[in-house]
Amino acid sequence: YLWPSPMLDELESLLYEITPGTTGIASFIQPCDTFSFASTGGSGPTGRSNAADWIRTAYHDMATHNIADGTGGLDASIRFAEERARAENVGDGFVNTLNVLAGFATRYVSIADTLALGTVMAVEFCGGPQIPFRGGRVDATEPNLPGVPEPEQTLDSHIATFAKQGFTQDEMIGLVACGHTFGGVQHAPFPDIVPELNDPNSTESVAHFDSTNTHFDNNMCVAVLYESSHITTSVQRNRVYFWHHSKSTGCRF
Ligand code: HEM
Repeated sequence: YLWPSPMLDELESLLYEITPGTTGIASFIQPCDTFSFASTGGSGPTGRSNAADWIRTAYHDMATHNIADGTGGLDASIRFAEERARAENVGDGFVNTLNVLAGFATRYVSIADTLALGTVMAVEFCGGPQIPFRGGRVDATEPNLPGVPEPEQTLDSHIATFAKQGFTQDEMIGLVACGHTFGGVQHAPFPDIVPELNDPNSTESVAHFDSTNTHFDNNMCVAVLYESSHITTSVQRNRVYFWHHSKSTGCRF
């Protein structure tokens, strides 16, 4: 650490100088079911949460990484409409995330760093572990090549995609299981997986991965093992078979 470092000072302030009731990053994920997307009302029991949107956004942004040639990665390329228009990036959670987090970027802090910071904070503040954080990511100047896994693809294809991103099979399972401890599948982008739920507690018809969808825990795995996940019981389970990846390898988290 070389003093002074305006970047580290700003990141440290965003991460640690949290005053209840202020407008810092934390205020958008505390309580953990906060959802503030203006275009969908953002209030009431929508079934969605900023925390889930932020975590999914960070993964979709980094999933373009190709470990072989060093391209892609967590570089905020998801902010380009061309990247978001791809089938692998269906849904409005990315715009929701950028609307909030990109606003914390400055001349010293990149948008990519705010995406990483938002994810670290969402996981930690909502029951998960403290994740070591480093700053200094550089924002992409153009969209990256595609690379996000999709639910219809085969297990072999997912293993290959995660390997391209630099992950082992164990890491893939850990990431999918831990990522999906938050949120769920929405009707709007996935009408053939999730029907209209007509649920007053999930007005955007989100079929949650487990019943504690704004809290980091292993209930998603428990739900899969006992087949009580909303997803596996109520929708076409063969199209969301990544749950079965976790099942076959024992949900190690
Ligand atoms: C084989 C890999 C994966 C597949 C096929 C997959 C697929 C999906 C699908 C179809 C959804 C529903 C999205 C929506 O309705 O808007 C979803 C949601 C989500 N995914 Fe994944 N995912 C994968 C890996 C991951 C990883 C590695 C993470 C994070 C580490 C992650 C985090 C999330 C989160 C947080 C949500 C909930 C979003 C929300 O409720 O707003 N996913 N995923």
